[in-house]
Amino acid sequence: MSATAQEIEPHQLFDTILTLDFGSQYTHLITRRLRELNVYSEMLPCTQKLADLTWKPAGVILSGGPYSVYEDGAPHVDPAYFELGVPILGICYGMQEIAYRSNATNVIAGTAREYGHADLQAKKVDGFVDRLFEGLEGNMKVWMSHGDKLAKLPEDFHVIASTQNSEYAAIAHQTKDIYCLQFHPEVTHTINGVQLLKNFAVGICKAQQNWTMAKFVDQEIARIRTLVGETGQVLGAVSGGVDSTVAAKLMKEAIGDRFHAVLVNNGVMRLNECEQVQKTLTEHLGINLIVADASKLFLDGLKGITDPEQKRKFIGGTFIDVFEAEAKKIEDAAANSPKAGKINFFLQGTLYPDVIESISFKGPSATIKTHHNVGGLPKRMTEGQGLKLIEPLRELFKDEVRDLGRQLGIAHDLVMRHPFPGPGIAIRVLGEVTPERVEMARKADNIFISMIREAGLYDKIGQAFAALDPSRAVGVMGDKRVYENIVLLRAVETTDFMTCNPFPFEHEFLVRVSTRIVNEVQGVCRVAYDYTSKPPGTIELE
Ligand SMILES: Nc1ncnc2c1ncn2[C@@H]1O[C@H](COP(=O)(O)OP(=O)(O)OP(=O)(O)O)[C@@H](O)[C@H]1O
Ligand SMILES: O=c1[nH]c(=O)c2[nH+]cn([C@@H]3O[C@H](COP(=O)(O)O)[C@@H](O)[C@H]3O)c2[nH]1
Ligand SMILES: NC(=O)CC[C@H](N)C(=O)O
Ligand SMILES: [Mg+2]
Repeated sequence: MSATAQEIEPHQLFDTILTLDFGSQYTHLITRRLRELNVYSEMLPCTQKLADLTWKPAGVILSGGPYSVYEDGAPHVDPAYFELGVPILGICYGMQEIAYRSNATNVIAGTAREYGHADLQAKKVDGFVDRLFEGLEGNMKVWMSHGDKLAKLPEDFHVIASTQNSEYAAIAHQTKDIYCLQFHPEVTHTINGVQLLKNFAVGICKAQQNWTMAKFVDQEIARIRTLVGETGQVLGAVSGGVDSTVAAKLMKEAIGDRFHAVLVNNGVMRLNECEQVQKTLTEHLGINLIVADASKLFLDGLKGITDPEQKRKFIGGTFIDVFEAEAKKIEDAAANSPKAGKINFFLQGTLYPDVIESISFKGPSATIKTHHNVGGLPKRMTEGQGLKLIEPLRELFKDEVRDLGRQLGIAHDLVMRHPFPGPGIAIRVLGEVTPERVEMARKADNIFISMIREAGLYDKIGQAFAALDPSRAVGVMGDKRVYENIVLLRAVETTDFMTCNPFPFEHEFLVRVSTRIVNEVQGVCRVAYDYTSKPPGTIELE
């Protein structure tokens, strides 16, 4: 089969609920909640024209958004969706959009903003609770976030729930499958919000709850085989992190040893990491991992760089140089053998949050930091050499990737690994990176993480590490004055890495970690714990 063969995508195989994003902070949660119900869902910008959609959704959800439907420049949905014959659910802005389409005078600015909890009462219409509220009769706590409101009930709609402040908290069309909610069922503050989404997706849209990782594996392996063809070769950047390990395992299952996994030793990896990752991937996953030792190249190049963004850019660029050189080496080594051939694909572990970020109606957010990503699209690789990208995880959230890893038989420890950034310890040494500083951060990190593991806390923490602040402090050790570096410990609780809270260690535990680090890591005389949440902090220090 040729590499241009038609790709089959999840929305062609699973009943899919399409969420059109009007810029709400919560839109991605709608997608998440549906997937948690095993209903496949995708999110597209609200500007998506139905005519350009290559698949038919089982239902459409219009999300909330920061605009007012009646203001100039406010986004509006393509009216064609209302002729598609599938159920539609409008949430907050989405509700107001549906009412506004019916009559522009239906939506007005409210006199009071309504933000927070409200008590909702579902109403019986003709003695029946509407299908959207099936099983949710009676009172229900919901979460509101709006300033505009419906001035009157749109024609042919009836009220199916209200609150003290919002007479039209939920409305439904009398004859068509069109439903509207003024509150947000996707946030956890709305008790039973998930049941409402289930009633819509499963009860009303009749979507099958068959989105499982087991199905995804078979389907994705078939898709990769079709895409790569019978002779295609794939190069994969594999760090030993969850995403690239899962992607690599999937690739290995799909095309065997036509997949070449490369780990770059950039000189700023954790203690014994390269050896361990190589051993684990070879022994447990049968993946033949090439370790490209470029530590000198990276450490030499980092000399004199103090600016965090400069570090990230240098590392990102150097990663690409090393991958290009490795691809060439693999091709040359196989020349004149039965395995000879060009490497024509590049594997990347892009996740759905990255995709959402780039397609969101709001557009990409402000650059806080340049993620090194090997996927920061190496244009010379993907265009110059004609390498085609393969991103098997691009529809998945991190916890789905972990689930997929389990399905593929990847060991618990690998699946649950905390993320480790591509620029590694280089962005965990504040200011200039020197081999001595890397060594101190590395040793301190190893002590911290192993003590976390021994205490049984590893899986409770989203991410933890030790960083080095080379501005020095005075101390007294063995009756002698010392003037040495400071170690900063960071551990956070997070589900999506977009926000986080400091992990609440017990005081005694931190004291023990501190004592061991000062005793065992030469050059360090102080240890501090970082209590900053995100925002305003970020997880990494640079
Ligand atoms: N040292 C490395 N050698 C090879 N590839 C790397 C290295 N570091 C990062 N990468 C590549 O960069 C990608 C992005 O890194 P990222 O840390 O986001 O993902 P990951 O390492 O696979 O998983 P995790 O987020 O759990 O650490 C990886 O998927 C991998 O393709
Ligand atoms: O592969 C990566 N390359 C990078 O350049 C990079 N910078 C941050 N991170 C990881 O992203 C998550 C959020 O980090 P921040 O709060 O520091 O932005 C955390 O999990 C960070 O470890 C990176 N991962
Ligand atoms: N959360 C929302 O969708 C808000 C919609 C609209 N901007 C309002 O304030 O009413
Ligand atoms: Mg990583």
